[in-house]
Amino acid sequence: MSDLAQDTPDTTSAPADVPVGDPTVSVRRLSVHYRVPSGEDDGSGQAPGRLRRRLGMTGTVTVRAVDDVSFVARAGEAIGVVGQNGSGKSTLLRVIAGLETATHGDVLATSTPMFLGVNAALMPELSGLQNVRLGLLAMGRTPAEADEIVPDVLHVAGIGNAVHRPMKTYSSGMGARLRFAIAASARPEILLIDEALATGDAASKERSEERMAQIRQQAGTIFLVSHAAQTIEEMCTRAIWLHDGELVLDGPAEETARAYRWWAWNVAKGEHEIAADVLERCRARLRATLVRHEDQTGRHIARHST
Ligand SMILES: Nc1ncnc2c1ncn2[C@@H]1O[C@H](COP(=O)(O)OP(=O)(O)OP(=O)(O)O)[C@@H](O)[C@H]1O
Repeated sequence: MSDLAQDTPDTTSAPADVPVGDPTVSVRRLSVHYRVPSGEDDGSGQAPGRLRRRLGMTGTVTVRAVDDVSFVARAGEAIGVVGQNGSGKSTLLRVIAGLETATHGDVLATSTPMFLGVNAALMPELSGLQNVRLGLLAMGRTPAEADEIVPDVLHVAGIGNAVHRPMKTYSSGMGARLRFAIAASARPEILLIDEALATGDAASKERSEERMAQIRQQAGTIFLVSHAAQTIEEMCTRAIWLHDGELVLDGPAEETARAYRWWAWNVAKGEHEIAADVLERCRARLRATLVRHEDQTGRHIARHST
């Protein structure tokens, strides 16, 4: 039991046990910084005040979306990514997916990660079923293969007769289920999921857990971003916590989720000193393991990519 969190009743079930294998993704000293308008005059005096405001010539600040983050992910792991709004979770996933460029550092992966975002492109006017077929073809399946896989995808999605309705009539949870089922059918080696599962009901969550276990059993690695600590506990074996772009904890999913939940509870209650202490203790724990991670990084991944 973690000493980082107050004990709470354990109502969750841990994901199926799958042996952890070789590294699949190595994130090394990764930073992503954005220059964004500060909303204030930068004072450079190049134009009179009124004109500067009308032209939107305001100052800029640097946002450290991801700040010097390092870790190694391995085959068989389902890694949750938690953190408050704006802490860098989506940015981290987008860089791993190759959709965003790092300011510093790098990401090495043994195969191209498949990214499943909340807004993954599906056609709102078409039915769920048509979108499934389209998605499978877009992922490189032949029409005959797609026909064969469709029933399985629909089973995992679990949205019943709604598959015949246009997707624009779906609830956000139903859309998320369908996107997850399509992406997971590819059995990718590295699957990145941004919030897609957080909205599922109990039955559909069960089916996605099954599918995630299958991917992990086939030496896959899954990353799952979620605000819900319980989703992370139930679906992940390991979890990392990002706070203002900084990696503050990397450990067993249950431990990270509980520490994060305890921190969030204290912030909500205005107990800022306790919250700051939780963060500090997490950082100390992470420092103790970081050297080992970095030692393992390059050697293993280099062996895979050459
Ligand atoms: N394209 C961008 N341009 C400028 N700033 C950005 C951009 N994308 C993200 N940011 C900033 O980077 C920080 C991290 O954003 P990110 O979306 O990664 O956080 P998050 O943890 O996924 O947030 P949420 O939980 O709200 O989805 C935020 O401060 C955000 O405003």
